[in-house]
Amino acid sequence: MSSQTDRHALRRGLRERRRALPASTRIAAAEALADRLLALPFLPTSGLVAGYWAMDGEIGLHAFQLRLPAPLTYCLPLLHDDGTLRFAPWKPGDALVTNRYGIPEPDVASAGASKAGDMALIVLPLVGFDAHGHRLGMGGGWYDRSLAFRQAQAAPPWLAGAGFDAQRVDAVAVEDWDVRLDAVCSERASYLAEDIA
Ligand SMILES: Nc1nc2c(c(=O)[nH]1)N(C=O)[C@@H](CNc1ccc(C(=O)N[C@@H](CCC(=O)O)C(=O)O)cc1)CN2
Ligand SMILES: Nc1ncnc2c1ncn2[C@@H]1O[C@H](COP(=O)(O)OP(=O)(O)OP(=O)(O)O)[C@@H](O)[C@H]1O
Repeated sequence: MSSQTDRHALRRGLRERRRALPASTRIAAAEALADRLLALPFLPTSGLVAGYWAMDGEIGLHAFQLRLPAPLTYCLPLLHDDGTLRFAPWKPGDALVTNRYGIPEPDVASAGASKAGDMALIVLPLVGFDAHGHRLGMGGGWYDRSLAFRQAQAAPPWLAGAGFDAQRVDAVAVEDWDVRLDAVCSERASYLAEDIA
């Protein structure tokens, strides 16, 4: 089986597992996740923090957003027409529009929004992860294209994946373009990259 076929099958299985988690597990996990993200050794003290609008059973970031210290500004991703993500501040009550995947995003022009390099911290959604910070995403390459510069450049932005522990696998087969995360947080643990731990 090629590594691409591998990725497809793994993605399908993990998405099913993620959607199957019961509501009680999801609610408790989102709270525990917020504790872990807020305790990251590289949590910035000010600046822009990117989260995401959870969909398809992804672990929620609402508790994290509500508990974010005031000097940090919570942002959501916007799909920009060059194939990269942009980020704009969003708080409850602010207008949203639905993007091409049906995901809500702030109702602002993506061209004027912040680039990945302007962010202090990016919390990434994921379909699967391993303990070494390797991420399997939805397969659109959005985060990898937006963060390609992090292959040759140190943080910031700091990169933290967020997922249920049920999404952890022994090893995600890595591709050349995959950007390694500085940490992955689940409801159960924070998996820090070796150079940070
Ligand atoms: N919550 C969240 N927001 C996010 C991402 C994500 O993974 N989660 N993304 C991470 O990159 C970006 C969007 N990337 C995506 C890539 C592919 C599909 C996708 O394949 N969706 C459908 C099928 C396509 C369609 O409906 O047009 C699917 O569920 O199979 C969705 C989002 C930016 N925003
Ligand atoms: N830096 C890059 N430059 C150009 N193309 C890229 C880059 N990174 C990823 N891609 C393209 O994106 C496609 C999807 O990549 P991959 O399967 O790793 O996505 P993903 O990380 O799962 O998705 P997402 O980030 O949207 O959740 C790849 O086939 C690749 O062609």
